[in-house]
Amino acid sequence: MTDAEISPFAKQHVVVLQPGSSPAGSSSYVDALAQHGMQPVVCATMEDLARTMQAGARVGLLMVTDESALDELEKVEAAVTDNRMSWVGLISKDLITRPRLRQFIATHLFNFITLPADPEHVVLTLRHAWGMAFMREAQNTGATQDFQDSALVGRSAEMQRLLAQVARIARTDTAVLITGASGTGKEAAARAIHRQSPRCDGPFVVANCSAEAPQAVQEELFGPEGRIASASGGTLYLDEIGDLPAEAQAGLVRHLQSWQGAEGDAPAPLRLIASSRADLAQAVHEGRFREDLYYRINVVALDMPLLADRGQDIEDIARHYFTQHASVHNKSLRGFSKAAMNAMLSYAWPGNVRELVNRVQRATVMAEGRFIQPEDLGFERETGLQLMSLEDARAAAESAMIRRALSQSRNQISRAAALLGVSRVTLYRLIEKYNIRPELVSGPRAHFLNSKKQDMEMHKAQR
Ligand SMILES: Nc1ncnc2c1ncn2[C@@H]1O[C@H](COP(=O)(O)OP(=O)(O)OP(=O)(O)O)[C@@H](O)[C@H]1O
Repeated sequence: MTDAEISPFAKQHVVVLQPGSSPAGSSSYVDALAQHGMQPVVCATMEDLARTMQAGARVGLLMVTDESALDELEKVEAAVTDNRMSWVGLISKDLITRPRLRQFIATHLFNFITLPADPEHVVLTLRHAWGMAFMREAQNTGATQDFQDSALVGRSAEMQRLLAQVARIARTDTAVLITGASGTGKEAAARAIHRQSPRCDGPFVVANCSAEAPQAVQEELFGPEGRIASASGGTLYLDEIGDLPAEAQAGLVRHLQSWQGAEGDAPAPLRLIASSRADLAQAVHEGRFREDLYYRINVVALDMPLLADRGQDIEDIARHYFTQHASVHNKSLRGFSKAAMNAMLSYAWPGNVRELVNRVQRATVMAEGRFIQPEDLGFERETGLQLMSLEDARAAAESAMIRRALSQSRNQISRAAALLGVSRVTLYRLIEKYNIRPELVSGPRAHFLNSKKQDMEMHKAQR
């Protein structure tokens, strides 16, 4: 983002607020700011302040010069919690020891200077505050743009590849199968495809295939007011299609056939996107899922990567949801502490993006200081440094590394074993020891099962 993209108003202007006193009291500092090329905007009331902030102001000078200002603190508190502003306090030396004021300073101010103050020092601090507001704005704007384009935030190579695939798929009208572990963003990807497709003005309808009673599924899907009827002109998202009861599988095949066999190449009434956590090829192999349906829905496949394998995305997604939730729940929050960010980066995220979103949301409600701490996110303080026996520490590290290698090699045992510097047989033994379930690691489970079978046979033959 360039300077020009921040409101020109914000660039030079400094809001000056002196609660409890007449605005004239701030005149000597107001003159000093003007002499240094800044444009002070003195706000006599909270309404003035709200209007000035609305116009794009990003930096404020808050003058607390006498007792009467302390009586106004509550009102000021309500007014200064806009996350986009950085405030510098000019505080009377006599008042600085007051606990209520100290708490206010710690929570809401970028910095403070005690009176009497050197005007040059004040100007320099305001320039720093402006720089900080600019950084925050640049960061938030970047994340928001990504969100508006696709609802999928993340700058990792995996996410960029996925976004390119989404854009390509959106231009076609083919069926799509999205696979991946729980909470990785399958539905978010389906919505992004819909939003970027020519059907974007039509409805996006979600149907959950894992309902208990087969009859209920039949009605919910195929009834006159069922999901298929209501998705007409738009996109139907079949969540967990692997759970679709046999009868409904047959019904869906009939619908797909009738659309594809329609006279005069009429376009299908809707686009179908299905998702599955389980490996559908395996379900076909075991006779639990119809092969003809599998081929009809799997025209294009998208595989969602695990969150733990995309460190950069953890940071982007966390900041993105922080911006959304903090502006509603806790406007004085400034961001994540370093310890909180480190805790997030070293966590395994079994619930993927959904878990991250939930933890950030909860932290913005729970946090009391200006920065989110590990415990606000539900992590122990100093994650990774908790005291445990060396044996447990070794086991935790080994198991985490094996998961990562399996995920990176997409469950190809020989590649994972090479990455870890162990033999394949040792790797199988460790997988069993730590009870690692390959379906919870991204990548086709079939790879794992096939190579395990082959390897075990070879191993037996060698003995
Ligand atoms: N890359 C992303 N950027 C921003 N938000 C994301 C991203 N991926 C997922 N989310 C959010 O995470 C939450 C879970 O995503 P979603 O429901 O799409 O996952 P899913 O794979 O369909 O989950 P499940 O398998 O449990 O149905 C949603 O709030 C979604 O908006």
